[in-house]
Amino acid sequence: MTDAQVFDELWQVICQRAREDPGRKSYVRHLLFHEKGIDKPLEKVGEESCEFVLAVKNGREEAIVGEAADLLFHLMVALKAADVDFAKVEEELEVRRAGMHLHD
Ligand SMILES: N=c1c2ncn([C@@H]3O[C@H](COP(=O)(O)OP(=O)(O)OP(=O)(O)O)[C@@H](O)[C@H]3O)c2ncn1[C@@H]1O[C@H](COP(=O)(O)O)[C@@H](O)[C@H]1O
Repeated sequence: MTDAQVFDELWQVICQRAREDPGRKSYVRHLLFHEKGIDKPLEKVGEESCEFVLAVKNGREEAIVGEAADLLFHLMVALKAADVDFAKVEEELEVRRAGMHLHD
């Protein structure tokens, strides 16, 4: 899998976890139904952003890739917690690409 399909699949899993029964052991559910509410996924976005910045500053590719994946994952969970469909973000990026074609 080399294209954006991985994001769509991950989004489907996140939405599925949100719907599942409370007994299921799931990290996505741990974040979405935390006692801190939306502050928990937002806290993770902040934490993972800092870790990504530090990884880039340290310059090790393997760590940068890992931290980028952590950040993208937690950003998607935060979007779900905010009740914003990931498709909206994809559409926004597409609109920007369409506009940018004029300058390509
Ligand atoms: N991408 C991820 C992913 N990245 C990291 N993690 C989990 O993040 C946890 C480790 O993070 P931290 O150490 O920062 O967090 P912690 O201290 O354990 O707890 P908190 O600070 O988050 O409260 C581990 O439990 C990892 O398993 C993830 N858990 C799930 N996913 C994706 O989400 C899907 C659904 O996961 P479940 O909800 O667990 O079924 C999976 O199939 C994956 O695709």
